Amino acid sequence: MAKLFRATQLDVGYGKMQILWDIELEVNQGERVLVLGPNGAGKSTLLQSLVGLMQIWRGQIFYHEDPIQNLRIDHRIRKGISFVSELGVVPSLTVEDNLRLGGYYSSKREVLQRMEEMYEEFPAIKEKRKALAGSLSGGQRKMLSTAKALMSHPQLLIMDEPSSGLAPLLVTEVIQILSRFQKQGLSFLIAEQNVKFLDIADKVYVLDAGHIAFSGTVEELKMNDALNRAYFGVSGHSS
Ligand SMILES: Nc1ncnc2c1ncn2[C@@H]1O[C@H](COP(=O)(O)OP(=O)(O)OP(=O)(O)O)[C@@H](O)[C@H]1O
Repeated sequence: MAKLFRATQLDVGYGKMQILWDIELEVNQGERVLVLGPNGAGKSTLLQSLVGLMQIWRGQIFYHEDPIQNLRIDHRIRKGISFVSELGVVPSLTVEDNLRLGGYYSSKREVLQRMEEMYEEFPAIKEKRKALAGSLSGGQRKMLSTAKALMSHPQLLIMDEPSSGLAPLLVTEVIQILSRFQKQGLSFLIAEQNVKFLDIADKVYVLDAGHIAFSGTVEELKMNDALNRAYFGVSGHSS
């Protein structure tokens, strides 16, 4: 499988406090990768450093084996990698205008066509297309931020806790929607504490107190106690 995205030897922290140690992570084309870990394990810190929202202390990040210098200003990479963020939703704009902002298109027809595709996948926002994004419920806003991130036809979608604040039924719906996009070739990197996402993972990393405590398939994870240690046990790492 071709390598799409890779991070190696990542150390990250806030001020003088180190949060992530020697992270090795890889997403291949078409793969669904899950970073699983309890509260405070460092999932958000990891994703933010991967998408350039946080400075890394050490290590390197690659996209198609090219080192990423600055993902936020490199349009070629920005088009290929989308980070789902509710902060990216502009409350004072309509749902429709928010979606429009998510794409990079050469024609108006193309934008409208992609928007229709999004409405089909996310019916909850279709009925709100003319409403201001600020008037949406938490779940609807989550759907909008996901749809907006998908507008640019990314190769890799990076999501931080898609299940947070969602009712269990909506979590199932999000998982089904993501599975449909994966069938069209989209890769995912999802950070979650909800083990339900194991249902759609091809590869899992367990993040335990800033260290990758496990990497492998879901089947391999079942034979390993890394998840139990991360969620219920005392971490074996000294920090
Ligand atoms: N802005 C910040 N300044 C200092 N420390 C921070 C900051 N943000 C997070 N931390 C610390 O970094 C550690 C990892 O936090 P992070 O939010 O990355 O974990 P998480 O796995 O995403 O947790 P959760 O599932 O609760 O969102 C925590 O100890 C947290 O207190």
